[in-house]
Amino acid sequence: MAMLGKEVRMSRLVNPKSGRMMAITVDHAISRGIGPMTGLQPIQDTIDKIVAGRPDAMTMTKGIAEHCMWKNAGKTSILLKCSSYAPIHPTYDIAFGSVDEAIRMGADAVSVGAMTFGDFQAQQFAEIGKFSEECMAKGMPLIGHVYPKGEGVPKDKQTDWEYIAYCTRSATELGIDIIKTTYTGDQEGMAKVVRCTPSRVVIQGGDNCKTLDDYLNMTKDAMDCGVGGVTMGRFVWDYHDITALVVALRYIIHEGYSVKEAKELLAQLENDKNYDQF
Ligand SMILES: O=C(CO)COP(=O)(O)O
Repeated sequence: MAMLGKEVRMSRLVNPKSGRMMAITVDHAISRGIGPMTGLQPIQDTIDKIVAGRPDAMTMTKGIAEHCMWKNAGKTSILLKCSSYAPIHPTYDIAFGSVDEAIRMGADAVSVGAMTFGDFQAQQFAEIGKFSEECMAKGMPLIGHVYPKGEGVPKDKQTDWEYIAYCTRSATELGIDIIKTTYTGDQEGMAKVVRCTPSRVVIQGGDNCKTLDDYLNMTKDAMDCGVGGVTMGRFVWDYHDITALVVALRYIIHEGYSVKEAKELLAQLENDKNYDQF
């Protein structure tokens, strides 16, 4: 019976046409500080603009969900972020939410994080092991935000495929259903990551893309080499027309749009604001 619940929830997260998940995340303030996250300062307004672009799901903590999702109830799936690192401990995700809270809130997944190759990998993996046991028993998909950003990884190696593949593979071994990690920057490396990982791999937006073109190209390239979707944040809600960009990305991810087509759609939406047509 519990497994049916997981299947039902997963079916809401993964688009039946593309077989991919498009999620937008707004969980950054607690981990990175509120000052630099200007797009999240007006949190209700930002969430409303994201929802208007109709992503499959949104990642957020319980308190933000309780404050901001009443008016958006049922319009997008909630992925309840149940752990976070903090500006003062950037390599250690601590749990503060629970599977039962996610069930009570109508969430379609629980989401937890870990930084690998660091001083606190063991503690974070032990915590995730407990979440995965409970999620399995209660029919709740488990998402992991897993990055090779521990103390043991030099900054210039954080997108090497072996490090990324270790994140995705070990996350699968811990019982995670959907693993969000960094794009390697090349299709060959990312395809190797996907090949090592029986679970679904999705990419974050990250901070390697400086321009819109880079961002759309990265998204397209990732979809074309077997990545199973996205969970994107900063670039999207820092964009001057959040809803238009959510729609344009959705057309790359679910409708197979080229970057050129997506840019044309984006320009049209920025001009006429007729988001509901798409
Ligand atoms: O780091 C993240 C927070 O979960 C992921 O989102 P971005 O990298 O796209 O901001």
